[in-house]
Amino acid sequence: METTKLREWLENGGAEGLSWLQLEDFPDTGRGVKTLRPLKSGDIVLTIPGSFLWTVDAAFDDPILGPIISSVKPPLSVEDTLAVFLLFIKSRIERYEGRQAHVKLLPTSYTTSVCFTDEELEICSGSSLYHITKQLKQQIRDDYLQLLNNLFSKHPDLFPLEKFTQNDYMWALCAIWSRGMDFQLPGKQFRCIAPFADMLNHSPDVQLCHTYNPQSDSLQILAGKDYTIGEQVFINYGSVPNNRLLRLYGFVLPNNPYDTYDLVLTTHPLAPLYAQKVTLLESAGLQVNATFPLTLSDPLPLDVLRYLRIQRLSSSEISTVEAKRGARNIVSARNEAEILKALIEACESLLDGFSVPLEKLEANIASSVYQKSDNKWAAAHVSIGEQKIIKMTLQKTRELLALVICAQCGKANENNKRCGRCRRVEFYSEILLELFKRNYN
Ligand SMILES: C[S@@+](CC[C@H](N)C(=O)[O-])C[C@H]1O[C@@H](n2cnc3c(N)ncnc32)[C@H](O)[C@@H]1O
Repeated sequence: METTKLREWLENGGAEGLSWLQLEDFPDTGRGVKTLRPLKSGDIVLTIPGSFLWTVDAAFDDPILGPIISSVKPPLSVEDTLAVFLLFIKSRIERYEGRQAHVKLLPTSYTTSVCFTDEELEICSGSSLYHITKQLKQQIRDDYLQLLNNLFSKHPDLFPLEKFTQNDYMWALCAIWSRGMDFQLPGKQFRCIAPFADMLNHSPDVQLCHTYNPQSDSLQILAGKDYTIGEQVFINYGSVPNNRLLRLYGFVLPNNPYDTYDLVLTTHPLAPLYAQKVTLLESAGLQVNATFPLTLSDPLPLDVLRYLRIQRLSSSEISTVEAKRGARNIVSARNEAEILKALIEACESLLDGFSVPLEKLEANIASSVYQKSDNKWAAAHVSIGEQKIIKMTLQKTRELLALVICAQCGKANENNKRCGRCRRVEFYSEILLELFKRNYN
């Protein structure tokens, strides 16, 4: 019923491609779109004219809502404008039939991490998702209160409070996070939700295939691969790690190759030689408060080592670091041993911070303690992804440390061959030396 209304509204306004597409429930992804004709990669599958998109401009152009939201001080954020727009249309009794048909087709509940119970979220305690979700929940409470004070309570006729509760606001945010598309055009950047195109699920196996065409002011979906009749059509939401997938979209992909752990490094302003170190960091292209994505393919990025080398320079070493090269190579064995030991300690403490260790999570998944597709299962996959990366970082750091300290007496070694202190042990095997060259040149 609502699907027919939505189709008619879109087709009457110039949308193309809908007659070959059908909404259907699929076992792994839930509701999605299937094609009723074969498609070749690159074919135009769907065209939605710009006037149908949910955008900030459309909200401001609305004759009833526009004048009210444009007078709010401080101005609403993009997300809040879209959230208010969605809830406003949802609450209307008359007019807006087309947009209302779309809103009625939106999911009534979400599985994004802010919707998790404390018990579900606890499964991934220690992960970056856990901390961000806790912050987000607080942010949602704060932002809702601000909307209540600055907008909803001032216009109760337009925003009846029973339809603009904190839960309604969270529902709207989840709709925007999980269905919004971002486009960057010359001189213009915008976020939109595109009716019907927002029914397309994600597959990492198709090319990026959603675009906005500024000439025709329309959103287009192209086929990201060849399809046969009856297949589900996908778009690609991007190279998104599981912690982000669960936060924004409410699902995870097991063994996601894009998983990351964001390592945050900072230096205290009271640290010795702080000003000189900040200058060196900046000339090395690094910020003093920096986030480094650790990934499965690069668990120990060179920039992490560069940052730490500069952070731990002694007063006699600081003049030896060339600003331009920015500590690309070892500064001294002492410095190197110190940064690697610090990183090992940091990784060990990060791993200790996960409430459920990797092995236990894997066992719980294997024995179906966490059922596929429930929130605990998804949280477990996020935690597993992050813990695997940190373990790889730890392993790699330990291997590097073995190259700079003497296995016999533990002293940092300057000549790579024989320990300067005990003079007895030749401790670099050929394999380690090879690894050393690969990582340090
Ligand atoms: C843009 S909407 C797609 C349509 C959505 N399935 C619906 O019924 O409205 C994005 C949402 O679809 C679901 N989804 C998309 N791709 C998925 C996938 N590969 N696996 C599981 N769920 C997926 C998630 O719930 C996500 O938040």
